[in-house]
Amino acid sequence: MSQKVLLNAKEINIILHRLACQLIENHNDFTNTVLIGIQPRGKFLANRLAAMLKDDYKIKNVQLGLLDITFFRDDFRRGEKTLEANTTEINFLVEDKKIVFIDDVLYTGRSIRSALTAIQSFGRPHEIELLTLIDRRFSRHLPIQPNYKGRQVDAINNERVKVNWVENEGEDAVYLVNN
Ligand SMILES: O=c1cc[nH]c(=O)[nH]1
Repeated sequence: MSQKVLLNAKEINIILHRLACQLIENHNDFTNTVLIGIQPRGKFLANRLAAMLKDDYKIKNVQLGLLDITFFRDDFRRGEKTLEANTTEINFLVEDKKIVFIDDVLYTGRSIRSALTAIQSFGRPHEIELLTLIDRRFSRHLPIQPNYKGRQVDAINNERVKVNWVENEGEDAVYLVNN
């Protein structure tokens, strides 16, 4: 196995500030907007962006939820392992709101398709956007594209993009891993 650094901590920090500013440009004071991190890996990016919007850009109304998609995946019956669900925490109404889904890597698009199904049980949002740190181009199985992206990456099928966060892995970094 070999791995190459795609983004270091400084580059990630710059990208997070850009993404936060792009969100503010489109969502102003976030009165009608909610952020939803897609479990499990989207929660780290979602927490970071929500904290940055509050602390660095003084947005008071940032509402952040977490959405588990485990049993909404189209392949959930295929695996041999018992699946473990993550937490869903949405303590606000999504009816008529603008939702921004947040995930770390956009690959086939199947996780986002599952998230679109899962969110239906919470109401009918006005619109849903997608923000991703890494957009793996040319890997999509579904017609799903991000509205906001940190970095576009061309990776081939036996390569994997690995996103590490200080809170979980002890460092902020993105690697391209070749198995
Ligand atoms: O390369 C990939 C694809 C999906 N999810 C990841 O975390 N990395």
